[in-house]
Amino acid sequence: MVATSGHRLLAPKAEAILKELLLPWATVLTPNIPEAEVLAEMKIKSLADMERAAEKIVALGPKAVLVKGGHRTEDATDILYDGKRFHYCKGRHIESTSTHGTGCSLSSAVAADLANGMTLADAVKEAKQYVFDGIAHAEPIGKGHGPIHHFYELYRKAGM
Ligand SMILES: Nc1ncnc2c1ncn2[C@@H]1O[C@H](COP(=O)(O)OP(=O)(O)O)[C@@H](O)[C@H]1O
Ligand SMILES: Cc1ncc(COP(=O)(O)O)c(N)n1
Repeated sequence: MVATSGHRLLAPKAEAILKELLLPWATVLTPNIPEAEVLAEMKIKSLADMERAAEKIVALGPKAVLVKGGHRTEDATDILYDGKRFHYCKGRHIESTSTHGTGCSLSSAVAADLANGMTLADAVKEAKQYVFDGIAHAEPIGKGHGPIHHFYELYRKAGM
């Protein structure tokens, strides 16, 4: 809905349809902070605000929500809420321009891990580490924000 850059990726009408029709079917939703602000209709400045937004988003129908902290500067803590408890997925914030596609990579990794039979909490933990390694080992290519290193683990195993 809202890219890391702040760009709105969906028309307002489509946002309303997504919220009403698609969202109740989701196993897990992975909004970044600006997206969580739109969905929960509130400002998010702190971890406590991320928790409140998570509660409001789960009330819209999905089974769980991961409010991502990539926009935080003090750390990169994501908060997973399954309607019962909060799991803090703590992480260090890396100062980097190689953060394009972090959210898409994270949600794809979570989906793949769930398909492989992992629990949601384990899938999120593994996916977060995958994205962290991808940012930490990325080459700064192109102008502006570049991609993460999606294949870091394969390169490492191959001794590259
Ligand atoms: N600079 C960073 N350092 C460490 N982790 C980051 C950084 N930027 C994003 N992440 C992590 O990447 C994942 C995607 O988050 P985010 O960037 O908030 O999503 P989006 O790409 O949808 O804006 C989250 O797990 C977040 O914590
Ligand atoms: C067309 C399109 N789709 C998705 C993103 C999200 O990118 P990011 O993960 O950096 O927020 C984007 N910037 N543009």
